[in-house]
Amino acid sequence: MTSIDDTPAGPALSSLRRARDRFLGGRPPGDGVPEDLAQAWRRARFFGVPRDLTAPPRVRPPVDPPLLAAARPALDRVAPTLSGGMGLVLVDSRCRALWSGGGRYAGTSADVAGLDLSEKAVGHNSAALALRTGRRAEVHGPEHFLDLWQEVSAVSVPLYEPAAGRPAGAVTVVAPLAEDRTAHPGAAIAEATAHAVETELLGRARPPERLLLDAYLRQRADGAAVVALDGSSRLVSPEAARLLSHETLTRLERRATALVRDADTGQEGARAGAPEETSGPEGARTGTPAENTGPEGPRSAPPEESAGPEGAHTATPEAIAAPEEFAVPEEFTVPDGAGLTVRMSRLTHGGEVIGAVATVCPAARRARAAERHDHDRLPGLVGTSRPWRLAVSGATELARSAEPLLLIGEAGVGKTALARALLTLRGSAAPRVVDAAEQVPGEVPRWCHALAEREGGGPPLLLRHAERLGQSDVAALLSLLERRPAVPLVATHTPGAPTGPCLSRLLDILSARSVALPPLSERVEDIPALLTAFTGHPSPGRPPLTWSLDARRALEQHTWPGNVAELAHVVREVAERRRATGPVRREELPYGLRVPPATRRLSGMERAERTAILEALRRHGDNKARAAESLGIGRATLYRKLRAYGMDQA
Ligand SMILES: Nc1ncnc2c1ncn2[C@@H]1O[C@H](COP(=O)(O)OP(=O)(O)OP(=O)(O)O)[C@@H](O)[C@H]1O
Repeated sequence: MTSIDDTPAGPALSSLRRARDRFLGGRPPGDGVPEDLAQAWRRARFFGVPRDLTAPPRVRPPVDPPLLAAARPALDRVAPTLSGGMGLVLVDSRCRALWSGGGRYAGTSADVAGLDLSEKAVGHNSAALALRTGRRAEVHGPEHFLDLWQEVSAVSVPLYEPAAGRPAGAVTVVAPLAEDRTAHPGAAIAEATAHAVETELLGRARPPERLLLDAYLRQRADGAAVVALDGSSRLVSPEAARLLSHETLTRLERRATALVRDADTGQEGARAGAPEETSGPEGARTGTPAENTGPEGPRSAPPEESAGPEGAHTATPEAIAAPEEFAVPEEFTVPDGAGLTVRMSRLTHGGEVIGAVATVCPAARRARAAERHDHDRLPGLVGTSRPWRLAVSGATELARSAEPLLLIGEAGVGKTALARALLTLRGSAAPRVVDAAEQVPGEVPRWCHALAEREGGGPPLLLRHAERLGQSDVAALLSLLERRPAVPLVATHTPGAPTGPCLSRLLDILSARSVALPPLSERVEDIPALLTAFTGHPSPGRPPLTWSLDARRALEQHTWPGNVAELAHVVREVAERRRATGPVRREELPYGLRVPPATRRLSGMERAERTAILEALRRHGDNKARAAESLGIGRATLYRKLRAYGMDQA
């Protein structure tokens, strides 16, 4: 949850209504619309959300979600106290509705369970926004994309898992729309409910055995043949027992033991051998603990069929030192198993590996998965998280035709890198790269002119930082697109700055072929692979960098305002500075990264102050005197504040 007190300021509802009508009528929404909102509408259009949905689409609801069990007491307590038609809704981290109660604006739980409230399904809404930004979010009437929600205001507060600090879902209070667009009347209720739910989640943080059982049951609910193991317990579904030999099960168990043990110690343990070729009829299995506590068997190189990305399964030294890479499931063939494969994923809790879950897939499914995987991979790019794969596959699909493409995202998310990779994949000549931020007079119009004159052939144009284009540049691009709508142009755009009418028009034209890239904070599971990519080529004479579990955890907890570019910078800085050997320790990270998250609840003001201090320390290379000076406070005050926020130990 969050306690940011940002009363929505913005255009009047009547002008937003007109802007929305213009936008839905195919025209630019106009000047007064905040860029974030215009972007959200464009994304909804890009996702093909029909504005006139009568209800959000339904997806399969999770079976007995632990979040709902934890939230239920608080929700049941709060819902009957709501007045003025207000309603309460709970969504999970994928924005699936789990529960609803209260007034007419919420509907009943039976109606809403499984409704998909993600942006892709229903466009802009407060729950999706809160989950995306990790902060309290309000969305009022016409800001919604759907006609359905034009008369409601909603405020959502994200919920965080107590141990891992990841988003677990969001609590939303829905109310009738107030024409004067004041702060949402349910904001305090949403905050208080979220606080109660998080407290309950903390109280329920369960022992690893329970988590293993939950993971097993979840997979079984999806109909999989599944084995869950943690080195001392083994849960085998009847389907898996039919398909796998005793020997295969034992080898899977060894692997799980190795994952838990290596992650526990954070040591540079060699990888355990992947399950090896086994065959023979598969007898019934029981859930006995395996004979697996002895030393590891001989460690073999992983099988060629490993489907891990970025060479994660080749036995390079840094790969060996990074068990976190197994966020990507390992995949093994079961020889003589009629083409069966086993996919094994680590089960983590609070950043710790507590076991592994293996599912058995038929060969055909595996082939499809491999095909999909290829589609998601691009030369030189790392990432297998769902948000990254979705963005990459969307962009790859669009890049099949040599028409303009717009890549949108925060600074440093990898827009330029993706643009280059897509052009390579397309077989284009190396692009002309023009950076609007460099503001070289006449450069953009010159290239536009060259492209307009050239029918086919020649290099494409990679235009970076479209948000920095001057008026004459935009005019040149608009006229180019008018003359050659299918011109080979890839542009990158970082939303945030106000956009004038001309640029808005350009972005509107390109928005039909645009893809939004996720910030790094939404794909922290890619950090281990990115670390490997960035440290894979150390300077001559130096061993490759490896990272202790504690350091990796600190990196995963950071908010990464500068995204992948910031991560690359941190890796470079650590590599240049360090004299020590062995895995990089948390204490070697820049100050802003190594401080643990706040241990007590901070007010909005305190949180802002803490962030400002961290940012100042980061900017000044951890030099406290310079950081204090840049903040306009004395050194003693800075030390006092560091103590007050529990940051003095870092
Ligand atoms: N998925 C990725 N795999 C490997 N490296 C990446 C990935 N994404 C980004 N990078 C690296 O991170 C750095 C920043 O990426 P890039 O310049 O593409 O970001 P950007 O979104 O275009 O940034 P900006 O908005 O500041 O122009 C580059 O060094 C790039 O090679």
